[in-house]
Amino acid sequence: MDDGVTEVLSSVLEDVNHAVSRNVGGAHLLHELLNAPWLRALLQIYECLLEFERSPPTPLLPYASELSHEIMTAVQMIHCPSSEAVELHSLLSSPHIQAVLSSHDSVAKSDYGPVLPPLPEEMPEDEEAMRIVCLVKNNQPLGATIRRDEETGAIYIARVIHGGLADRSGLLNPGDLLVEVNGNPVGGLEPEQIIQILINSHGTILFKVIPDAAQSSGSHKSVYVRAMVDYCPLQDASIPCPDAGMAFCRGDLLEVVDQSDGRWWQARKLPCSASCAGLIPSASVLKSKQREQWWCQPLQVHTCIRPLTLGDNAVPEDDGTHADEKYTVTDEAESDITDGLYLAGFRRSFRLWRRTSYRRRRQSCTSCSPDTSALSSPYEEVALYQRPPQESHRLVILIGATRVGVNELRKRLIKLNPSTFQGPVPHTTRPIRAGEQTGREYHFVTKELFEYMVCNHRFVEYGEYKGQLYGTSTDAIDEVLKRGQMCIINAEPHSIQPLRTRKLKPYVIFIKAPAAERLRETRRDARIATSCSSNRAFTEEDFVELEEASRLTELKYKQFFDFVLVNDCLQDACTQLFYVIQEAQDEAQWIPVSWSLEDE
Ligand SMILES: Nc1ncnc2c1ncn2[C@@H]1O[C@H](COP(=O)(O)OP(=O)(O)OP(=O)(O)O)[C@@H](O)[C@H]1O
Repeated sequence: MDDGVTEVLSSVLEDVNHAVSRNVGGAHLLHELLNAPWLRALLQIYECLLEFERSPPTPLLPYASELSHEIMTAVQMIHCPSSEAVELHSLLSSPHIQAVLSSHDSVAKSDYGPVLPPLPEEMPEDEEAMRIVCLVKNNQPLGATIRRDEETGAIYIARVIHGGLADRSGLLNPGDLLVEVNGNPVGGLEPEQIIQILINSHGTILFKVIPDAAQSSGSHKSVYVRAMVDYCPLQDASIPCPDAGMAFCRGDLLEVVDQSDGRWWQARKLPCSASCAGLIPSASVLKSKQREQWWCQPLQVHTCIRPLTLGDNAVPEDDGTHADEKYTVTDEAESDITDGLYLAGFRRSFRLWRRTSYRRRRQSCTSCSPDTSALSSPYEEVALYQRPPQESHRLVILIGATRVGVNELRKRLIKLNPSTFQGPVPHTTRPIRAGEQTGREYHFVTKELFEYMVCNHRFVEYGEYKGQLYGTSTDAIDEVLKRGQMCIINAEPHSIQPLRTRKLKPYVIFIKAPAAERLRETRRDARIATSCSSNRAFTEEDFVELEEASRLTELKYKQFFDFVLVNDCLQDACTQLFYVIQEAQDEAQWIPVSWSLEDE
């Protein structure tokens, strides 16, 4: 109808405009207008409206729903019903038709609101504050919890869950005194008895409440946090209402919609799927739980938090020859020069240093788990951040189990566009060789300078391999960023924490191993670097080790990951990495609030 009228009106305008633009005489224009089909259509609409005003349509009967039941009973009584009768019965009994008929009857009877009991003639003073709330029960939870005042036995609304049925009514608030439920006085009852009344009631539920005068306006400002721990309400005996609880995992983004209760907050998981919020423990409750858990644990030596000291990774002397010296040719070949382009940080010795140091640490700390730390904060407040174009790029950190393909992906990305993507040039104490330049393959420094830099916390990572020191410095990262390039580093998971600074605003991508079958299929022809002279194929043991390491790294550090990229097909993974990094730099992302504050 709307579309039709719009069409008629636009054709009116079109015709009039047309006539005016042609500059025809008045009588001719009038003749044309009176003959126009749109004018007849408008007159017909006008007549319909007049007719509607004279005798508005009335429902033929206001009891269509009852009638349908009568018909269904009649059909049921037929001994051998025809197929039409059976179809009619099935149509009428469908919930949708029943709902339409019931709505029709409500409209026909103009029955739009609940019938409230008449107010008593003489109302006592306090009755003025009484509020009657009628909620229509559907399959959603009511979205409110109650508490009993142990001294007076009075029942109060404890909390109203955001987005739930009670909240959307806008008529029930925390602190309201509950007087009656469906005509049953509730004062002195146990909360369980009241819940039973609610369970037993069908259709509408009528609450009589005395609103809390001190009730705040209820407008709460949302706070966004990243969960740094896992939580399951069904395993938490202290939650006031497990059904209203919301489970979450480390790394989940949560919108905390209500923090008015110091112990139990209300939150939604982002991206928002549920309109109704759930109960989560407040930061202080979670912290005390963490502390309890921590104290209950048997004493463990957490070697993983021991700072790496020089010599930690010293490999026992083998034949006394340095790998770099022994495999010079392979080192050069594998490393860094393609089409006259130098890629720093891909040399065999540097990568083997990382692998040996990683293995050693992993073996020494399999029992440690970051979420058991009593010191870590259970929620990290986050805010959406859009990098201003004049600000340097965010540092991109690739994390992954050894041999998952982190180096391969990083190398391919840099080769793809070396003017945009770069890696930091590592530092080493090994002597410079013919053809090398300091600042290109490595920053060649003395052992004293290296140690000085270690003492001044200038390294993101460092260690020793076959008697020489290697490391990635923050200065080298800065150099890349200052040139306006995107700095892509490959770091060990334990190095994420010190890199999480306002200045670097790291974006962490976890490179994950694909499913077992695909891992073996895709790496069939791949070669892996070893400390022996030649590269070799993956063995079944390598695959098992890689899968386990990938699983453990994800389990332990997932709260720090901004993106998880499965390295299945190399080409696809590389393309995806390219787009993810672009997005990380150019689109709004959640970062810790502390990174977006003016002063660190
Ligand atoms: N998606 C893939 N498909 C096939 N081969 C791959 C894929 N990803 C990596 N590889 C190959 O697997 C081998 C190991 O990869 P890479 O050297 O990048 O591992 P890494 O994670 O950097 O390990 P490390 O730090 O120990 O060197 C390389 O030969 C690489 O070409």
